[in-house]
Amino acid sequence: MRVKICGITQPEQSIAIASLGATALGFICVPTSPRYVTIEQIQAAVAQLPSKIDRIGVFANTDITEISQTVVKSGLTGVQLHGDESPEFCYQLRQSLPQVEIIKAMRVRNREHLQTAANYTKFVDTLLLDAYHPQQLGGTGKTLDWQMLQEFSPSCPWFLAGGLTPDNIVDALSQVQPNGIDLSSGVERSPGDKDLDKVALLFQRLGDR
Ligand SMILES: O=C(O)c1ccccc1N[C@@H]1O[C@H](COP(=O)(O)O)[C@@H](O)[C@H]1O
Repeated sequence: MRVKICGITQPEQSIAIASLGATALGFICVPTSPRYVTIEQIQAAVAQLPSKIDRIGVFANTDITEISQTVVKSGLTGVQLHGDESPEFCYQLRQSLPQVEIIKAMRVRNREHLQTAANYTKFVDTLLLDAYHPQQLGGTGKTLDWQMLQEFSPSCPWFLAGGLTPDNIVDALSQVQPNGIDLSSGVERSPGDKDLDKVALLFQRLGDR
């Protein structure tokens, strides 16, 4: 299973988290986030990473030119769209960045909203389900109703996100079977400062999954 640890700000933590077993690291390119990193910070954080580790930039309602420039300058391998981007926007982004993984995050409000995920599957590589929060875009620590996701079976791979921690991950994965998981605040000491003990505990609890 893919395991993405998001909201990395420090190069040493980037290497350590990859060594512990993460398959992808996420970098927040949303200026209003306390986990925001500049292109220079991303360059420093990915410089020593093994090439097999995916480097995902998280954007929200950013224009295609800015996303493309950030991807090229930072050496990102994927883009996570965490705002209100339309399927048409995802299609246009794919034309600009054909080699880059496009992940569309859905901040799921309810069962009906979940059904709109189907509108994206033709235009993205991967979906990501996060919990809805009225004031914040992401990194909220809020969990989804996992039971509501039991029937979720899109025609593309998907990540489960939203308030996952080493303490609830086994329970979450006993209810849903995503292709990957994404954690941020659940493995932190404070926004952007990851707790390596919590990351190690996460991989211990995941075992051979
Ligand atoms: O982490 C942020 O600050 C952030 C800001 C803007 C958009 C997305 C953000 N993070 C994403 O939020 C989810 C869930 O985070 P958490 O585990 O509940 O803390 C994750 O996909 C992050 O990529």
